[in-house]
Amino acid sequence: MKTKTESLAWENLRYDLHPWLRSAIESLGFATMTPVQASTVPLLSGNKDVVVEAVTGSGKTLAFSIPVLQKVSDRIYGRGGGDNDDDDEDTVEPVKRGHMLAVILSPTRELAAQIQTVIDGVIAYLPEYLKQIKTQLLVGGSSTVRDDLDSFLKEQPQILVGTPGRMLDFLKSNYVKTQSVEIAILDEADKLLSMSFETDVIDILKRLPKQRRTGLFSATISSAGDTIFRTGMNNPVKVVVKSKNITGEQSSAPASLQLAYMMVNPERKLTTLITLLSNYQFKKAIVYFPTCTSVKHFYSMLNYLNCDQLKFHSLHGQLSTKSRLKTLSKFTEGDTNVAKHILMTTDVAARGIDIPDVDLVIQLDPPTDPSMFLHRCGRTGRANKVGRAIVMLNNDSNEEDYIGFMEVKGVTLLQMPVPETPNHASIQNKIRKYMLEDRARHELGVKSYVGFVRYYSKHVASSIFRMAVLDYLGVAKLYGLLRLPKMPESRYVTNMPEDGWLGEPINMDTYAYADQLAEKSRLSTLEADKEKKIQDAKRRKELKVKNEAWSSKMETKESRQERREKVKRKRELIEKQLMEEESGDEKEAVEDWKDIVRKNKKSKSGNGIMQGSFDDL
Ligand SMILES: Nc1ncnc2c1ncn2[C@@H]1O[C@H](COP(=O)(O)OP(=O)(O)OP(=O)(O)O)[C@@H](O)[C@H]1O
Repeated sequence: MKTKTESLAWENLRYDLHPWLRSAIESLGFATMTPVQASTVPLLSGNKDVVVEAVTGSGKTLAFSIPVLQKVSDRIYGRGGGDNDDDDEDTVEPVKRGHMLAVILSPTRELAAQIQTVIDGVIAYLPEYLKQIKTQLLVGGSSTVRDDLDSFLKEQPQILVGTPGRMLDFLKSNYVKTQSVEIAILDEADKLLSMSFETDVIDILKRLPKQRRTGLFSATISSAGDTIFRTGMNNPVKVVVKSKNITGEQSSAPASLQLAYMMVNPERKLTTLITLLSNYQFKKAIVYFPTCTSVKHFYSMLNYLNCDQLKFHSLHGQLSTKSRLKTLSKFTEGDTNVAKHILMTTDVAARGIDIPDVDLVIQLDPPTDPSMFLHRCGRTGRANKVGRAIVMLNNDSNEEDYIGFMEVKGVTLLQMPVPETPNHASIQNKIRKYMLEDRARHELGVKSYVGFVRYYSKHVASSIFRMAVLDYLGVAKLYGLLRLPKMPESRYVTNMPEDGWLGEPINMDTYAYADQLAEKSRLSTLEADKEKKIQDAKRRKELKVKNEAWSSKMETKESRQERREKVKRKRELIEKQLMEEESGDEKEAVEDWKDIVRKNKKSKSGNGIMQGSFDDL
């Protein structure tokens, strides 16, 4: 019987790859196939559409890149591979200018760039005597569509890799012809078919020939739902690759990945993070934060705290494509002999990113979308290398229920103790000092805090992450706030400190920006505001006097009105009495009435009420 490693030897692949491609893979040093490659490459290189769900780090990129390169080679070298006499001349057809053969889509720019690098890495082994295979990256932010077109028409790449928005803009050009596309790949397909990308992706697929091959890949494809059926696939084959956990059960996470959680007091999360990063043995870590603003805020704060031997890098969606890619390569190339490297990021770097040496992932909070949990954790424990992922959950809340919730999804997490943080108070003091040195820092902190509260409200598992139970004060302290901002959720704060101060109150008028220009502008606005306040107070005072006169007028008017009402009521009463007496002698009654009027007219001065009443008749 063959051992597992033997059966995964490349020579056992049930498909004849082009000789150059076979030797390129060998040269890359991949001794065996991964299970997802063994099952997917023959299907997609042949004539099958595929939907592939395989755990993170299982080699899905090569599982689609090999069939893409195989199809391109078939077309430009012929089935025989161009280096022997078996070439089927009929299949060799020059790719016309403006045409391409393969389209690969990915949800993020970083991932698209990484896929291009993987394919270029294989192409690098292409013998010189064969026609070149080229790739082109199509992502927004670093070039214009015009630049992309120029380079496309000049270089004539057969493989396009890009993000949906730019790819669609590019394909819409009259210079670009899609009739020759033989294969389309959707990497992180569930994300590409989610609301944010679906329209563009379906539009792109509709522009491609119907008889093309299509491959959908992700570690969490099940969450894509019914949109899968709109991708124009033809009888797709589903490939599922799970792993076995320590107890031998099927798991949605790779076996080499240790998953853990800890219940932490929110106020202590940053100190706990610093302690973990300082005490743990690791080379590179990725720490996930909830929002772009929180990455900026904590990045600046952690650099101020000057943690020994820790080198922080910040990556988020508000940065330009250029600086995002630059940060990623700095982190990737960071020398681990000099320092431990930590990438502080958001979900923008949760999917697909493959960085060697990442052996620790920490999540300050779980992601709002549970399927992102596996993607975040899966940045480590890749390709059978050991990795550890830790998620912090808030103490004194329902968040521990998240563990059972993930268990149902095939993800088992083990509890780990929270490390001692004896330096918590001193770190808090330093953070207060950091905040007081620059008003802008506090503003960023408040923005991050508010962003976090919004983020928390977006959790899909809202019965676990409950707004009414969140420890708002603890979170505000984690963000280093001096004072709690007023927001609708403040109604949930049961122990609201006086005026929202989280420590000693400070004078907000003298709380300055470190930036001189900003401070100058603040002071002049403050001065103008003060002047405006004085003027407003003056105006209010004048208005009050005016209003008082008016209101006393209103007073007399009102009492007159009241009196009229009273008289009216009395008159109605008398009339009613008269009406009752009327029954026997109408005439007499009328005379009586006139009598009363006369009598009362005579005694005008005698009874004020009666006088008033008859005046109004
Ligand atoms: N046959 C192989 N043998 C050994 N290593 C491999 C093999 N194929 C790919 N790898 C390596 O495995 C790592 C993970 O591969 P890849 O990035 O394709 O994973 P993935 O399944 O796409 O993960 P994710 O779901 O996170 O995107 C890469 O560093 C890659 O070089």
